[in-house]
Amino acid sequence: MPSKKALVRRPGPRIADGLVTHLERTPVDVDKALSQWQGYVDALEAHGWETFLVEPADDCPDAVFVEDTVVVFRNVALITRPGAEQRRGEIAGVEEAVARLGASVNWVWEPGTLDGGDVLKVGDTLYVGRGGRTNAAGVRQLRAVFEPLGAQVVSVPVSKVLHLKSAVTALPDGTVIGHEPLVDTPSLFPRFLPVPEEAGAHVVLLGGDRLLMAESAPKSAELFADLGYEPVLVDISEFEKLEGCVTCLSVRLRSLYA
Ligand SMILES: NC(=O)NCCC[C@H](N)C(=O)O
Repeated sequence: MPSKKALVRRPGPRIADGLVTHLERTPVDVDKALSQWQGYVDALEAHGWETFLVEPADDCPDAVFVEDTVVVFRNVALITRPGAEQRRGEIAGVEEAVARLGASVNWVWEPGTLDGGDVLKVGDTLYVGRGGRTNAAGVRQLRAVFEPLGAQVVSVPVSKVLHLKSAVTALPDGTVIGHEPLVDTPSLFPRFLPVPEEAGAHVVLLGGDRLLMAESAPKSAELFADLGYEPVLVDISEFEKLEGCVTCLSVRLRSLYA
């Protein structure tokens, strides 16, 4: 059975100062964010995921969005160079965490920028969003690291949301799901299912038929249940105010040898 390990990082005291790009800023309740984060971690653990805490980076308001700092394919972790300069201080702790777990570590170098939220894995295909945070050099470096390992890298324009995975993720059968008004080019995906809510486009595959998703997408949850999946709902409202979603709060590691 593949190991189910997930990296998470506790939200820091400055979380309310996190970046907002496509949303208007609204106040974030720091205590509520912490308890919602704990609920998210509990949901991962309740479904068999062993969680590993990445060293806090309390000077970085967005550090809780740990997904953006690393992309893992097979046993190789690519440490990103986040597109937002103020997030670059987040990577040191993640580097250490993935190395400790047995990954072979690679880095994105200047002038490349890449956010993990821009990389969607569907089987051996890595869709990469070329948008506000990931540039062409970052896409090229992703390709250079993972194509020799058997990945096929497909680049996808992203202009309407922060990251590719703010627009689309995928169901366990590989069907890509997205809220159509926010997806630049749905025809790039071999199977695309439109969902009725923006947050309904974000699922974390917990294993089997179970999908971790935000409480703020009840109609999409109903759609997935009707398709034979089991939605597991969590309240992440404080993270949504900062353009975060369920995917960005963890990095799941399934293929490390450690
Ligand atoms: N992968 C993600 O969806 N990350 C969300 C990052 C939100 C954070 N406020 C940012 O703008 O970088």
